[in-house]
Amino acid sequence: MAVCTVYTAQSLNSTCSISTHSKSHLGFHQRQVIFYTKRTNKRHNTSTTSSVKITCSSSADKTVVIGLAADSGCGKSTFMRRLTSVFGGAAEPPKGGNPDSNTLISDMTTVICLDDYHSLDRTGRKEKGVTALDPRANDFDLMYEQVKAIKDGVAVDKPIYNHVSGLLDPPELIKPPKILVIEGLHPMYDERVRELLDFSIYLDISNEVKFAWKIQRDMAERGHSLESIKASIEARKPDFDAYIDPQKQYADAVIEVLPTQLIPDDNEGKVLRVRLIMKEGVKNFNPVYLFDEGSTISWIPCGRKLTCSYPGIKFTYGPDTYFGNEVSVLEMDGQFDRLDELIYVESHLSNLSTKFYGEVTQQMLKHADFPGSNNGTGFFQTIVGLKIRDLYEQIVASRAGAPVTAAKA
Ligand SMILES: Nc1ncnc2c1ncn2[C@@H]1O[C@H](COP(=O)(O)OP(=O)(O)OP(=O)(O)O)[C@@H](O)[C@H]1O
Ligand SMILES: O=C(CO)[C@H](O)[C@H](O)COP(=O)(O)O
Repeated sequence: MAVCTVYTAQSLNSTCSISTHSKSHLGFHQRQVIFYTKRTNKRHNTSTTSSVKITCSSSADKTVVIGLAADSGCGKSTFMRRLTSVFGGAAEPPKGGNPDSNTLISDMTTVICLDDYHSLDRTGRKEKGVTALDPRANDFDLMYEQVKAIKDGVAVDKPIYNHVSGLLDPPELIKPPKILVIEGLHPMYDERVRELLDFSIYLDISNEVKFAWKIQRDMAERGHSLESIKASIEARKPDFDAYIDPQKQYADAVIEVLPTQLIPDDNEGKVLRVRLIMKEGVKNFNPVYLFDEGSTISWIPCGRKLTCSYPGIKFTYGPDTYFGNEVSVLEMDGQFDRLDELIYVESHLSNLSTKFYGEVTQQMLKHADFPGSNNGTGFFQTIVGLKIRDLYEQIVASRAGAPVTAAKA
């Protein structure tokens, strides 16, 4: 792939300007680049041909790509709602599009669900005897090409996997957003896709907790029987262990959700121990810390400033290793009684990337009705959302003033 550099009005002090036009072809919306030079009054016109594709994007506007991996029913949608809220504005399906679209668009973000890259529909998977978690049921070449195209500023026609019918529906147009979130089973599975990620998160829900959440949702909301939920979890487990779980080694942040250690032999699964595992040395990401960076801390904040009913709340923080990488781990075991008192905990944490005092607490109060708002799942998801906003702003700031690049493929 050849890369040529075009200087914009910004970088050459108003000596030239650039405009782009989209052309639909083979599912990609390629761009024709028309390059005007004011000084000579000449017009250079380069266009796409059958053998050469020219794409053009300002590097300052280039899409930042975030990956969120987790098994089904592990809280990805809830996390996405918290994340998009941090950027302001509500996320909605594409207007006038397929009502069963899995995509969510807000002013700053577009969230695409990687289920849309299933290459086998429900019947196809059944016939071949593979689950949706099996790489053979997914088109990683197309996933890579399209995520790369979006990152390069090119709109794509992305397929839609219809969860209602189990079929692959006609594609929908995805325009390059400021921030693209790819969420689903395999955002870090394919090395090429992984390389495109500016930041990656893995939601690691322990089997006990996953089971409790699945029962709660699939029995109450979807009318499934306890036996069928158990059978579905068991059937997916080998492929989950083989293809989904290993992705956590690549994640920049992992939110691990486990049963509490505050209640001996707890088997209710209501009180959770949540660990935020943050990789050290990730560009534009400084791990959050409690009291003193790098120290090992244990803190029970219950008392005059924080109301705690049984079994209380315990925080721990410290350095560790995770799949051979240096990490910082912030852990919260227990749950909050009063969300407004969270400000007390927030004020003891540093590197939160908030824009004002109490922003984490404000976000938590705003979404008090979301699952996990009284424990570490909601708290850490909100913190990761703020860290992603900060990462995005740092990337944009570092790109400002860079020349526009046109990539020829
Ligand atoms: N933090 C949480 N605390 C308690 N329950 C939760 C939490 N997050 C999610 N759940 C439960 O899990 C269910 C699934 O959550 P969510 O829809 O966010 O997951 P998902 O990964 O997007 O699922 P899917 O991929 O199947 O659409 C919710 O209905 C809720 O019952
Ligand atoms: O693991 C999943 C990701 O959400 C789904 O089970 C997968 O997409 C298959 O979908 P369906 O349940 O519609 O057959």
